[in-house]
Amino acid sequence: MPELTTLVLDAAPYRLRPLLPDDAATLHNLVNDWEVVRMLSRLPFPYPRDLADDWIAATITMHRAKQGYHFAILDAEGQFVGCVGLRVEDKPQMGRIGLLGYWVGRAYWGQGIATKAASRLARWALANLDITCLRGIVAEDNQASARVLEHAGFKPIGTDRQMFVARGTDHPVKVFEMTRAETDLPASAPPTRKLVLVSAAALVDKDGRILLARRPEGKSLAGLWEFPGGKIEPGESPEAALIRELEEELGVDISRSCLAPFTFASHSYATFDLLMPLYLCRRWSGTPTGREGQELAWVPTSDLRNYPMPEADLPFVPLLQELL
Ligand SMILES: Nc1nc2c([nH]c(=O)n2[C@@H]2O[C@H](COP(=O)(O)OP(=O)(O)OP(=O)(O)O)[C@@H](O)[C@H]2O)c(=O)[nH]1
Ligand SMILES: [Mg+2]
Repeated sequence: MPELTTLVLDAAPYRLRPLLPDDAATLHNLVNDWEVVRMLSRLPFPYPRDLADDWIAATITMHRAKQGYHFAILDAEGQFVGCVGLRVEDKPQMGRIGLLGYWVGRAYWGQGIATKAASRLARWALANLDITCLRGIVAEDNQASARVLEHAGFKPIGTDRQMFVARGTDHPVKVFEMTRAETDLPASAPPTRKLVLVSAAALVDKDGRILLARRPEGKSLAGLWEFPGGKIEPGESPEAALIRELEEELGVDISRSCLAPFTFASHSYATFDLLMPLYLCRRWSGTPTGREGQELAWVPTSDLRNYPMPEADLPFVPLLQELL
C-alpha cells in the first residue's frame, strides 16, 4: 500500500489525494452548509470548526490502520471542491466491505465531480483492497446521489432506514452495491457532452409552403435558415416549449392540438448533441413576424434546398418534400 502522501488517484480532470491537516479550514467552509450536511448521515449541523480538524486526524489514523481511505477532491486548478472516501467494515456473513461516501461543495454541483471521484475510488478500492464489495447508502430524497452511484457502476439492492444526525431523525435510505463484476464495465465517466433538447415546428400554409427563419446575428449558426423553435426548459414539455417559443419568436398563438409530431433530428455538433422533435402545424392565430429581428421566408418544399440550414435539419428536407 503506498504511503499516505503518495496515494494520489487521477480522476481527470480531478485528482484525489488523502486529506491533510491543512485542508481543515476549506473543508469546514464547504461542508458547513445545510444543503450538503442534510444528505450526510453522520454529520451534525452546524458543523463545528474543530470537528474538521478531528475528522482529518481520524482519517489519517484510519488510513494507516487500513480501515479507511478518505480523499480530498481537487479540481484542475488544485482547488479543494469536496471529499470522497470509504470506510472498511466487517459485516457478518459478508466479510469486509467498503462503505463509500462523498460530498461536493454546493458551488461545484452539477459538474459530474462526485461521479468521477466516486467511480475512480470505487475502481481503486475493488482492485487494491481486501474487500468483497462496496456499498453506498443514499437518502431516499437524494436522487442526485443515487445517480452518482449508478453512473459509477453500483446497483440498487434494497432499502433501509438510517439515522441522519443533522435532521435529528431516522430516514429511509437506498442501499447500493458494487462488486468486482461491475468494474468490467467501462469507467462510466458521466457524459461530459451536453444533450440539448430543442422543439421546432414546420408551419405549413395553405399553399403547402413552409416557414423558415434565418438565425440572426449573435446566435450560433447565424445566417442559416431554421425551423422556428427553441430549447426546452427544465420541467417543460416539448409541446409547451414550442408553443412558448413560437409566441416569443413569431408572435403566433398555437394550440397544443394543432401540433402533429412529424419526425426528429438527432445530430452531434462539435460541442453538444442535439435532439430535436419537429412538429407540423397548419393552424395558428396571428401573422408570423420576426420578433427577434430574424428574416422569415415562406418556402415551397421544392425550394428548401436553396436555403442553407443547420446540418441537423438536412434530413428533414426530403421528408417534407415527400409529405407535401
Ligand atoms: N430552433 C431551431 N434550432 C435548431 C434547428 N436546427 C438546429 O441545429 N438547431 C439548434 O438547436 C439549438 C436551438 O437553439 P435556439 O437558438 O433556437 O434556442 P432558443 O430559441 O431557446 O434561443 P436562445 O438559447 O438563444 O435563447 C441551437 O443550437 C440551434 O443551432 C432548427 O431547425 N430550429
Ligand atoms: Mg430559437
